[in-house]
Amino acid sequence: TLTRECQISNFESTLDSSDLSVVSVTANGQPARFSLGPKHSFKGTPLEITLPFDLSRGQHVIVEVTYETSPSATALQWLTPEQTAGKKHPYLFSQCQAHHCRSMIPCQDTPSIKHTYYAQVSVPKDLVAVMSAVRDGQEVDPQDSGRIIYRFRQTVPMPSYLIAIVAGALESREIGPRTRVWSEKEFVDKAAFEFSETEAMLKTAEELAGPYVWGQYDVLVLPPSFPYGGMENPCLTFATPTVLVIAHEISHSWTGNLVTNKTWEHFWLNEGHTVYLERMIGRCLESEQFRQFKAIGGWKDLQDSVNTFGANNPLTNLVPSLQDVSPDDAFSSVPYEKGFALLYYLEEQLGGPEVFMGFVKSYIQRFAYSSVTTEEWKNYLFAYFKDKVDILNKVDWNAWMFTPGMPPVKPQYDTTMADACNALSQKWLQAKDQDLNSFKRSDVKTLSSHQVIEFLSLLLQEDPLPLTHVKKMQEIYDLNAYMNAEIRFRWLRLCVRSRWEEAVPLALKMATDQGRMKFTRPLFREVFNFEKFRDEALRVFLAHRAGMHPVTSGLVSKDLKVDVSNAASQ
Ligand SMILES: CC/C=C\C/C=C\C[C@@H](O)/C=C/C=C/C=C\[C@@H](O)CCCC(=O)O
Ligand SMILES: [Zn+2]
Repeated sequence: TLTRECQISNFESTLDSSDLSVVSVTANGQPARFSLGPKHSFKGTPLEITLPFDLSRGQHVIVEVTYETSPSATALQWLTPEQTAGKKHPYLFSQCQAHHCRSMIPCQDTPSIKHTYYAQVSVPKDLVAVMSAVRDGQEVDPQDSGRIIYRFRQTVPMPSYLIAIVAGALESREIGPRTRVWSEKEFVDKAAFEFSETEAMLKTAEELAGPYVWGQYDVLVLPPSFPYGGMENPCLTFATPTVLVIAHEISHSWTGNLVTNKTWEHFWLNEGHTVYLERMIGRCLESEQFRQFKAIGGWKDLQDSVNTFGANNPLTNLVPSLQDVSPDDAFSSVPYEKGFALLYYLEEQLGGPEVFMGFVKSYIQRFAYSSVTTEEWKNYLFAYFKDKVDILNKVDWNAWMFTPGMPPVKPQYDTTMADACNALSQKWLQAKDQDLNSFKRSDVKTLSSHQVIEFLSLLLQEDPLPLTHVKKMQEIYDLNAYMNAEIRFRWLRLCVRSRWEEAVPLALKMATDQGRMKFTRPLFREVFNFEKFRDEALRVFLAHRAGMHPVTSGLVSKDLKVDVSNAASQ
């Protein structure tokens, strides 16, 4: 049972729901009539509640809904003990963005509405529950001494997509004055080491963007089936084991969580500003050259998404129409990297990083605790730069925001850190078979892991390398031995594209050992496009589907054109 306090302007109220079994509804303790409307393909079912009394303007009502979630709730993945590191206890985690909260809680599931929350979660005593809120104590469940109740308080208004819950055999370590890392005990020390820079990043972000208002900043490392690299749940960032840096999630504490896109069509406001802030943190903690290098990589990720969707696909607009499109189907690097490219372009036009960061900080202060549209953002930009309106009027806003494909302007980024990657990739692209002995192990050993990623990304933008070349690359560089997920993912894609049969099982293993969609979807697609192994890609997917996250399995099904009628037989 979850109790929510909400404002209702009439004696009827409609909440979003998806696959919920509603048992009863009360209003101020009195039974209320309710009905479930027609089911939409991805929006779920409206829960219509009629209050048993008339309301006066401004009156508050406590509505209590008693319900059960479905085993197939799209927000939730229920892991068996065998699917965990410890193998002894089950594990539950949620992922609500964009519109899945309604499968966990009946609510106004839109980023345009913000609320606080208080929750009490009862779990078996071997498990620990955590939520996207500040922990507010625990006690033995008075109704069952084999269970513990954990309490949580979120006092900062936030949208429904940021409600998050995990229950599992969790442990934690303190790594800073406001930070603990949480995970199964098998990973907790590694996580504490990997995220040891969190406080330094938080302080840098505060200097750039203003005070951190959420109190605690904990990090939870999830099992590998979590579908995203990270999720910016307030007070408790979720991260997959494949993520090493959380500057992006930290930045969301301001852009996304404090200033929120009003609808998912304005998602670039969340992600473009977050990538901008993330790279400003990189600039402060590393260098301006590092920021420029990351921007070069981001441009390639954008090109990759535009290629995947097609350059005329309206979903590659910075501000797309999502009428009848599920946000999960629309998701790509576009809002992240076209959004960043626009902000960087404006930075260049308007006076450089310090000047433009001044605008971003002011935008955050102006719109904190609210939800915004692109038009509101643009109006504020024009107001802030009122002395530079002539420059802003020269920006091709229509091309940037409402036209598919790559942006109208390609920023000229500093190539100092990328030069070595460009040179090495060109050498491989131009090499004839007789040149292959000129490559040496030191070619990559002298590159940072960021540069190896960039080197492989450059090769992935070109026609496939001859099979002789990738085999030689493995012989000299031994890229099969790299466990950095960003490197391994690009390397295995490159091998499969060059039709190296031995890489197929490695690619499918990576696609199923972890479930981050950024890796799993392209790896499955790559093998599926290798005609000889199409059936193998399907076979492996079908064999693993039941244990995958529901959103991941749904999207891979679409990618591999698996008949949905098969889905029922999993
Ligand atoms: C243009 C509108 C597109 C999408 C609307 C919003 C949300 C899409 C939904 O599918 C959820 C996205 C959740 C993302 C969570 C974290 C990401 O920042 C991770 C990025 C990918 C990765 O690194 O794994
Ligand atoms: Zn993000």
